[in-house]
Amino acid sequence: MSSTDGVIEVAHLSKSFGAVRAVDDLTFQVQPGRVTGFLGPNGAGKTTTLRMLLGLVTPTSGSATIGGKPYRELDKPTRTVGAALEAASFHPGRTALDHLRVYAPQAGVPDSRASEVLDLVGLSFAADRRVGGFSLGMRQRLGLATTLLADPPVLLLDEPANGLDPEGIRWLRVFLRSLAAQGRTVLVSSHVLSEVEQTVDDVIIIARGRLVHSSTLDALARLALPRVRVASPHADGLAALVAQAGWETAPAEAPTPGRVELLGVDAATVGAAAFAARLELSELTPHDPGLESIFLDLTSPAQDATNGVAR
Ligand SMILES: Nc1ncnc2c1ncn2[C@@H]1O[C@H](COP(=O)(O)OP(=O)(O)OP(=O)(O)O)[C@@H](O)[C@H]1O
Repeated sequence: MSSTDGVIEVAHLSKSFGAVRAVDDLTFQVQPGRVTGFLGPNGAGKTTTLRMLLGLVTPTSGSATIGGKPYRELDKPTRTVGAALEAASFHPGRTALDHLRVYAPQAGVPDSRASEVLDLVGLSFAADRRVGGFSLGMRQRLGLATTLLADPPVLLLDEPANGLDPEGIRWLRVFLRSLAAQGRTVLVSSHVLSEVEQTVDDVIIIARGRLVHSSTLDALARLALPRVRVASPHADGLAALVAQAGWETAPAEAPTPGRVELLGVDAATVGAAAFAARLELSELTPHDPGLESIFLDLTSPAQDATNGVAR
């Protein structure tokens, strides 16, 4: 195995459709053995990026490779990459097993693999039912089974949690984690962070075709730590109190003397310390932004000028 096996690499990737810049100078890497969330609001450019990775759309510029090669140059593409893009279309008259048997030759696997993958996704009970009568959740599972036919080390899944009920989402979480634990590269797109936050190790967040954040989920969660806004008419006294207590301050876009945002400390502790130091406070506001609000902030148009990328 080479060190690039299973690594997805997108470098300065752009795609314009006429005047629409769907993907704009996007650069990121996705590592094997991890589940990576590819996140962004509707229209951010996720599907277009996945389609470029699969050689279905030609980039305007830049590159998208899997294991160091563009999809079209892979020796055995279907054995390397399994992809489920958007809501897969199924022939409604076919049974689940027949559907998989139709795809088995393309994947280069024997018919017998069809029932194996149905079993993997917990759909054996519906093997002989027509797909036309399947619920959205069952269709999602069948789509996943199709991507697993050739047992590929790399999986690209576009919104696999879409339309699943909480039980289905819990099942998907466990399933994707087990695929990553086997050493596979699992890239999962979603427009809702909360849908995948208990599933992913890493996050790549895009908005309007651009990268706005790339890090581990833990690093993203640190941005969402509970915080306390503190203000005092005595700026020097406040600065001294913060320094003495060793509290961490959140970086401010426009630092203002006499006003700080403290991380990892609660309002009562700050109030007590100010009282002991005889420091007058004009504001003491606890604030718990939560991950979803950090995600919304990162992807809001106002953030274009200020976003950084952390790893
Ligand atoms: N074939 C196409 N022709 C013209 N415009 C396109 C085409 N495909 C995508 N776009 C545009 O590119 C932008 C990005 O779309 P894309 O489907 O990649 O976003 P997305 O992040 O996957 O969104 P969603 O979550 O809604 O699926 C959108 O403005 C979309 O309208």
